[in-house]
Amino acid sequence: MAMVEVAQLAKKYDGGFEALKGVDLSIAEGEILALLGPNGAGKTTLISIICGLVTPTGGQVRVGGHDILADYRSTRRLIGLVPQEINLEPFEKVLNTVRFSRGLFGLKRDDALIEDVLRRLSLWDKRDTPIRALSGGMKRRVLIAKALAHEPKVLFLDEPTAGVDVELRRDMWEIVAGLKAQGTTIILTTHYIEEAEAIADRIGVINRGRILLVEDKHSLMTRMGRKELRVLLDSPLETLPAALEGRGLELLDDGRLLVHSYDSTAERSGIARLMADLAAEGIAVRDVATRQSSLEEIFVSMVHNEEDEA
Ligand SMILES: Nc1ncnc2c1ncn2[C@@H]1O[C@H](COP(=O)(O)OP(=O)(O)OP(=O)(O)O)[C@@H](O)[C@H]1O
Repeated sequence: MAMVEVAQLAKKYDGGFEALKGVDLSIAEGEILALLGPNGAGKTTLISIICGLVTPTGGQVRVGGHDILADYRSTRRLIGLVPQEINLEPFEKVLNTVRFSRGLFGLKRDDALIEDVLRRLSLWDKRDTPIRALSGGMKRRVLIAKALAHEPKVLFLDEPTAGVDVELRRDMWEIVAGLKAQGTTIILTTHYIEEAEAIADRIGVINRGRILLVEDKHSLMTRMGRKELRVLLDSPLETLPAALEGRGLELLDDGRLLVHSYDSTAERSGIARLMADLAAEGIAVRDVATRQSSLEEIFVSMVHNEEDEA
């Protein structure tokens, strides 16, 4: 079942700026979707609309099968939001902060549940610490704990690891994986492609208010990802021998490096033929290596292509 369904969603801000221009998106129960996009692409606007913080100017959103405008209360209860900004009460203690969040949804106090949430986020030992005495990373954990206090089915994380150190980023990824294992549907926005690569099931790319694609992470990487065979030659070539021309080979590094790009999903990579031809031409090879383009390269080229077209 689709947990979140977004259809033709549009947002024009008061000044006339169109932040979303007809976004369609369907997110299955229990999946992790990473939304990638440059600054100003519309990621926060999209999340804010689904969470009921910003009113759309067109289209429809359903969460758990309910319309977010007609059925605001019941959909809002299904959603947890971890905002980009740290917006915590500095003098409040951790435990009270998280308990209070549950109360906001009109739910009965549940100490066992709050304890479980705090333990999962390694915050239990800090339960009596006032927020202002926590490190930035711990504050981010409190934001997640707050978002989980009313047992949401869908969790939105708006740039959860912006500006946090590598260690905490990895902790965060583990926390997200743990939530997924418990069946939570997760949508996160990120600027860190490595993050999407590490934890997402599907990747969505958004730019200038439009979704450019949504695709399974692995299939995206194999489909868009070119592979290269890099052949280091014993002695440099001035030009390509005639026998090797016309198949897109590149000669780099003053003729020392021969680069053969191929589609890793194609039946024939052309590698065997290339090696045979090199041998036949008497060209000695010192070393070979392959490299796969990363999600980052795919993303950058996709956004650039779009800008060129515009
Ligand atoms: N309240 C507002 N009024 C007018 N324009 C707005 C408002 N909020 C956002 N915008 C504009 O809408 C566009 C999309 O903003 P949004 O915050 O959704 O982008 P984003 O993808 O989350 O960016 P970032 O990665 O920088 O957080 C931006 O150009 C922004 O300036």
